[in-house]
Amino acid sequence: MANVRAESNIPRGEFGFEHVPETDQSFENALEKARTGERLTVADGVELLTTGTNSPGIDIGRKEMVLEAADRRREVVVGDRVTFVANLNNNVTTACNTGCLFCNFKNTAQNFEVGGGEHSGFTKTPEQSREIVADARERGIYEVTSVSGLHPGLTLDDEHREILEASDRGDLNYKPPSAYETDPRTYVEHLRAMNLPRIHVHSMTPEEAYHARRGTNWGYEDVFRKLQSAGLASVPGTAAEILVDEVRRVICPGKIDTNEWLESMEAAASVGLDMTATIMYGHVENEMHRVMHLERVRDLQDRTGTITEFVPLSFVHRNTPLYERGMVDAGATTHEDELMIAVSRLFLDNVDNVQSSWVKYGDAQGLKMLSCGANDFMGTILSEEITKRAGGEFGEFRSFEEYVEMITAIGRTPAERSTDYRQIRTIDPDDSPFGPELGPCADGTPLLR
Ligand SMILES: C[S@@+](CC[C@H](N)C(=O)[O-])C[C@H]1O[C@@H](n2cnc3c(N)ncnc32)[C@H](O)[C@@H]1O
Ligand SMILES: Nc1c(NC[C@H](O)[C@H](O)[C@H](O)CO)[nH]c(=O)[nH]c1=O
Ligand SMILES: N[C@@H](Cc1ccc(O)cc1)C(=O)O
Ligand code: SF4
Repeated sequence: MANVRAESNIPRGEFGFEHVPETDQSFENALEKARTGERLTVADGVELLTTGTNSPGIDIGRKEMVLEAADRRREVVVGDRVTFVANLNNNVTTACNTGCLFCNFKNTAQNFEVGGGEHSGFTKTPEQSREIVADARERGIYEVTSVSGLHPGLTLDDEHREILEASDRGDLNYKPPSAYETDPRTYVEHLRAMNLPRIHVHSMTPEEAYHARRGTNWGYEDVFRKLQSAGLASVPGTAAEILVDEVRRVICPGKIDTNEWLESMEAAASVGLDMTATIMYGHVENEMHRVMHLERVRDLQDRTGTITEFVPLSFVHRNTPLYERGMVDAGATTHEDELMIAVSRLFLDNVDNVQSSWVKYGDAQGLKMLSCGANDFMGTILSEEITKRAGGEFGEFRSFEEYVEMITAIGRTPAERSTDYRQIRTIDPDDSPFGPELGPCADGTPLLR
């Protein structure tokens, strides 16, 4: 298969980036280091991700060698089990004015105002969220993942609202809740509402944490402590996108910068919260940016040790401003996706779990990723808005039955996990029903759609 080459979808030379995939390393040396488990440099990572920078495109034979090295490493680090979690996504609001060019989850916040325009979005009350979580809990779910738009009326708590009310600064992305058709309430109220007994609330991305302290002199630690006492248990490491500012300036100029994202995550870690980390790739960035991002995540994990899993999120381009404005033609190719999973496994020698997102890759490719370095296959989620609105078509629910069947079909061992991976229950494929069993109401009864 050597010398068969495939094009990548990476735009070259269009955005005038300072960082480009050029190195003094050779592919062979980098591969050798990857195989022996020596810590990789950024140059090594770039060689592996590009299958050698000395010629364009992806060399298919070399790609297979990288995938194999990653698959072996996965086996050494976490063994043969493929984990998944019984969870639910509950997004609170889609109102957001941040304007990220890769996002079609958001709806213009002005349209949510009393007498505002048409919109297809939503703002849920804490009471509605509580009911949604309570129903899912009855069915056996024990984790709720909640990420939302940065609604201008949303504040940390009443004290935060009073500070923003009293401020005459016009740059705080704030409007009084009374201006809106549905009062967005406060982060604390939403967390309290979702925090039912023994439910793990996974919420408050670094971008949301920034929103929850805007216009105050509170540190991130103070904010995360307050959120924690309202029920927050761990933080989703989204809003990371690509942690290189020259890329952020193109795709999300309204978002916090790399340092702010890292500061927020470190603060969450310092108050004792676990977190995930992500990369959203396959748009305008190149391989150098992808590996610089991995290095920033690895450094953060060296400092904190609190990252439970790494989730590569492949950009879904269809309904996004980046695509509609002609800034990108497509997302990552399948070869790029596989290499992203593999190099994440090889580069992040201090993060145990790499997730394959079936929402992004679909079932067949999602399963393939489990032999490219990934070991976790996400969760049941029950509902999905972010990928669906961007044009993704891989569904919103995976039952334990489907999980067990799919994972067994590739010769691996299915296992239910808690959000923090501290509990992992191996499932015997000959002993149905398969659960869930780890949650407060998880008595083994199947989760039906
Ligand atoms: C939609 S935001 C919601 C939370 C919050 N507004 C924030 O930005 O942190 C969550 C994440 O979804 C991911 N996302 C959004 N649009 C996407 C797309 N078209 N393809 C892949 N991932 C996407 C991004 O990584 C983003 O940080
Ligand atoms: N990869 C995606 C996730 N991952 C989140 C996990 O399923 C889970 O919440 C986390 O592992 C903590 O236990 N969630 C999505 O909504 N969409 C994805 O693409
Ligand atoms: N919900 C996010 C992904 C995500 C959320 C939480 C995580 O811990 C990891 C990933 C999306 O659909 O893109
Ligand atoms: S990614 Fe988050 S912050 Fe950016 S526009 Fe979408 S919802 Fe808003």
